[in-house]
Amino acid sequence: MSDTNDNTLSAPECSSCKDGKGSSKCASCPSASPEMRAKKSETEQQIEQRLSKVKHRIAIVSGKGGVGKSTVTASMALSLSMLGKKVGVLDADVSGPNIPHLLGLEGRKLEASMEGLEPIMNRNGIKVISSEFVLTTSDTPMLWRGPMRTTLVTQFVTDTNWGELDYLLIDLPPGTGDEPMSVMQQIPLDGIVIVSTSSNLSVLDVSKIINMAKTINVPVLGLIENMSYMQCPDCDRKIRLFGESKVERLAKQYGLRMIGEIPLDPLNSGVDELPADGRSLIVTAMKPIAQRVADLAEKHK
Ligand SMILES: Nc1ncnc2c1ncn2[C@@H]1O[C@H](COP(=O)(O)OP(=O)(O)OP(=O)(O)O)[C@@H](O)[C@H]1O
Repeated sequence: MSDTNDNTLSAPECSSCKDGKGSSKCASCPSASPEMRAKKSETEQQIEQRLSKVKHRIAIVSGKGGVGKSTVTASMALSLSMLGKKVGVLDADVSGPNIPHLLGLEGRKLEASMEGLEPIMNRNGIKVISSEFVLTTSDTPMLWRGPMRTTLVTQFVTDTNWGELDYLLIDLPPGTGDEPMSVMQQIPLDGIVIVSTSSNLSVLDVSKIINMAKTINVPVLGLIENMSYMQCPDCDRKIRLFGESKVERLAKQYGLRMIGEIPLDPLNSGVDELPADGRSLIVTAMKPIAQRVADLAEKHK
């Protein structure tokens, strides 16, 4: 990441952390002393224990909603599983849980065993936890305030029996609000992957995500541009929907990696399961991108 960019707003100083009087919950506060930061809260210890057999944890984030973050997460999970990896997906987008639809698990209900909450496995063997599994019907809204949603996601991590996984992909809510930031601070991540389209507004919000990640010391593995082009049905020409890639320009500006781009798939219905055999434009484009993300996660371990 470029060190020259210094337009990050730092968090306001927290006096109790600065004086060393904060509780162990303050360990991730930017104002905490080195000793405070070394202290681990009970929750953090539970998270570490639960994820001890998960080799890589990667969060998929976006500055804006609707840019394809869940589609990218689900297709990355499919691609990694096709590479023979053991994959789990934590759908941390509590108010807009789409992962069960994309991975063919609509209508399923969460069950618990002596080991904790049991993730539901899709037909590719991908283990999924989502708030959708606790809703009565898929059109029931999750009318919970932010802190309750964050607590639910934390519980999904502390209470789930993930078992051995090569990759846990975490689909975060969009933006730089309390929920994505809390999850990024609580779960020890290899890094985040940022998804954006090349629309001006979407790219604008990506800068905020990059600066947030920098502030809370979470590595950015790179950027993926979604719906970047359409393949002309009659020739090889790529029709770039938003003109020249602004996501690539932004990656260069911040000294970040452009991991890849995914075309707009006119056949993607959005409500149906992504084809489990991977035969779709989106999953085909995702395969080399998933391999790159896997390599990057290995490097950042
Ligand atoms: N490459 C693509 N080609 C065609 N349609 C796509 C593509 N990527 C995403 N979509 C469609 O765009 C819509 C938004 O995608 P998705 O739900 O994955 O976005 P999101 O960023 O996770 O949204 P939110 O943050 O609001 O949950 C969906 O209808 C999805 O099917």
